[in-house]
Formats: sequence, C-alpha cells, structure tokens
Amino acid sequence: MKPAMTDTTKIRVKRLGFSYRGRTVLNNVSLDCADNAITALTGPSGVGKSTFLMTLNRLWENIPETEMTGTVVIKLQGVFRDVYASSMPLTELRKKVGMVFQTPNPLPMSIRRNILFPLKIAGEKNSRFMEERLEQVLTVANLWNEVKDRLKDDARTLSGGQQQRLCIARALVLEPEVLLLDEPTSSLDRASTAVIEELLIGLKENLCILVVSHYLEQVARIADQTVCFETGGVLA
Ligand SMILES: Nc1ncnc2c1ncn2[C@@H]1O[C@H](COP(=O)(O)OP(=O)(O)OP(=O)(O)O)[C@@H](O)[C@H]1O
Repeated sequence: MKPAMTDTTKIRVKRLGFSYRGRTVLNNVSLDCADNAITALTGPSGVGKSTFLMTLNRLWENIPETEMTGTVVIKLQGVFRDVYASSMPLTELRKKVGMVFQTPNPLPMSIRRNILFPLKIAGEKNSRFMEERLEQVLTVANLWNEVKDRLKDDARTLSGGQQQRLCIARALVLEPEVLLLDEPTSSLDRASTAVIEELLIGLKENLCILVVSHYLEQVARIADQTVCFETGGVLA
C-alpha cells in the first residue's frame, strides 16, 4: 500500500527513470523530501544527482533525446501538484522551484539589475515594491551590508562567495517554496562555504531545500535528510 504523505512531505518522487540517448541514468528512484528541511543528495560522480534535480523543475526538457518516466509531485501553495501535468504552467513551476548552480552565474549587469531581472521578466512594474524586494532578499542572503553602496557595480566584480550569495538572492526574489542547489560551494573557499552553509540553515525555516554535495563533512553539518545515489538508484 502506498504510504500516506505526511504533513511535512513537500516533494514525492515515484519510480523515476531517466535516460540520455537511450542510456539509463536513473532507474526506479522513489523518495520523499520534507518541507522546512535540508535534504542532501550525495554519491559518486556521474550517478545522476544533477539530472535528478533537473527533473524537479523540468529543466531537462530542452535537452534532445532524453526520456523521463515516473511521477514528481510537489506541494505548492498547500496543494500537491503533478509537476508534469498539462495543467502545471512551466513559468509557475520555475517561480516556485528555484535553482542555484555549481558555478556562480551572475548576469553581465549590475548587482541591482541581477536581482530585479526575474521580477521584470515576471511582469512586475511597481518600482517601489521592486526596491523593497531588492533590499529584502539581499538582506536574507546576508549580502546587503556588503553591497548596499555599490548596487550599480557589475555583479561580476563581486568575490566568488558574494556572487553565489547574489545568485541565491536572485533565486529567492520570486518567493520560491523549493530551492535546488547543485554543489553550491564547490568553487568557494572554506570561509565563503561556511557563510553559505549558515545561510541555507537559516533559509530552511521557510523553504524545502535540496543540495547536491560531495562533501560528507558538509552533509553532516547542514543536512536533515541524506539521500545517497548509486548507479541507477538511491539508498535513503
Ligand atoms: N546532456 C547530456 N547528454 C548526455 N549525457 C549526459 C548529459 N548530462 C549528463 N549526462 C550523463 O548522465 C550521467 C549523470 O550525470 P549527472 O550530471 O546527473 O551526474 P552527477 O551525479 O550529478 O555527477 P557529478 O557529481 O559529477 O556532478 C553521466 O554519465 C553524464 O555523463
């Protein structure tokens, strides 16, 4: 019998399979992720951790010759939604399930415009609201005090750790409910890593967070739940 979803279940993946050009990468992966918690995804290189993350916000769909089977259900605004249902608009999904990549990827524009860009794309026109959100998310990302006097500077002039916090702030600006991070500290030094880890621990109060990490010490420091990927499957 299918176990009932508990109150804390935010994501339920059932019998997920994934292949690139006919080569199976994920086979029969089933797991639940809790809300207000950090789930760490670990395992050897090439077993499909990044691919798994991409199935949660449909980021793989433009990659040619890929195939996915199984179901992904995420509780959004209190309602369990099938991520792959035709009734699930992609723009809404991407707003609610944000993503941060391994290498910080600020856009080639100012710090301010980096943060406001997703809001503008989403059609926001209220400049006062946007300025408020700018300060809010940079504060939450623990970056405001470092950048408030240089918001017009090119974001690429920030340090690596600052750039990654900017990317996290940018991912937060549309108020996601789930945040996916793919090895977010692998290009950072120990001090910047510690700042990001603290930040994620603070953010989980309002979010479901999934982090791919190779570093077992990091997993021990931040994870509430650990999922170990092996070739073709997972060990909870
Ligand atoms: N666009 C693609 N086309 C074909 N094969 C791909 C593509 N992206 C990934 N793969 C393959 O799928 C497998 C899983 O890749 P994925 O990046 O998901 O693994 P991973 O566990 O995140 O690895 P790592 O820890 O090294 O980042 C690898 O064998 C990879 O070469």
